[in-house]
Amino acid sequence: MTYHAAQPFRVALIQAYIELGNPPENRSHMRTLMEQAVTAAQKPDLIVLPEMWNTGYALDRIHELADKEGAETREWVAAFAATHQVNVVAGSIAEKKSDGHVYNTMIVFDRTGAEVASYSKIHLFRLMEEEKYLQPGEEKVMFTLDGGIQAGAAICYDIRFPELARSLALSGSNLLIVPAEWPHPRLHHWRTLLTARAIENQMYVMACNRVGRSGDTDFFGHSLIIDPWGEVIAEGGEQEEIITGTMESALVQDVRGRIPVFEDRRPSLYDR
Ligand SMILES: O=C(O)CCC(=O)C(=O)O
Repeated sequence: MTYHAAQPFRVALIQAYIELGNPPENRSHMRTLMEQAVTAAQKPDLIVLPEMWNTGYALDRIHELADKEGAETREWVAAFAATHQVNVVAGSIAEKKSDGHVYNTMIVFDRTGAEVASYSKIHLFRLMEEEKYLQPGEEKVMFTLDGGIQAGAAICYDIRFPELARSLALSGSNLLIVPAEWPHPRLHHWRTLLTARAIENQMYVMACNRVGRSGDTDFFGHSLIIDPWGEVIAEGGEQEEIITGTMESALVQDVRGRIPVFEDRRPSLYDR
């Protein structure tokens, strides 16, 4: 299927509960929610899952729980995408790569079930000791969906680094996709940072957060779809739900034309 700028692109964010350290249960739960998304009255063009949905933050057991080379996830999500002819950003998973390290990895499938990208989180979150258990990715990643949507990848803590989103926008992204496990009490940071990334880069931001309690941490949901003018198109509550919204790429060009931020930049004056 080829995307035309005038055509709306429907997105469904799966704001799910994640069971700590239980990949089989999480896989089955995620599949149930994805089935709900594709059988809704308006079928989505893209499904997005939250961060580390296979294991949650069971970091002390992550080497034993992580999906070996992402094989399990790749197999069933690719089949789901092809069966339902839907693009899927399979959130991120704990993936044990062939180098023996575990990464926090986003995997993207198109409507044929072909893998179009994989991105491992480049900024590891010290507050949750990610850096002690996980290996950071080493590259930014962009991918194209339906031949016309230029998406950039960011995972959770990555949104605190405006350089990443700006670099993706400068490379041509008109959409930032953000799987997350972002907890209370930082809802204000979540909303503000995502909105800022949308406004400053004049791009859509689609952020899928998990819900529910894990240990003594409460994850608040509030998944967001924000347009390039910074308007919130859809926002989740604090319970499990599927949040839907539509992207219209023409709006990106419209906003960039109205306030020509990219033309007005003075990169030679910025230190780094
Ligand atoms: O930056 C934050 O406040 C939350 C980040 C986070 O929870 C994560 O990256 O997993």
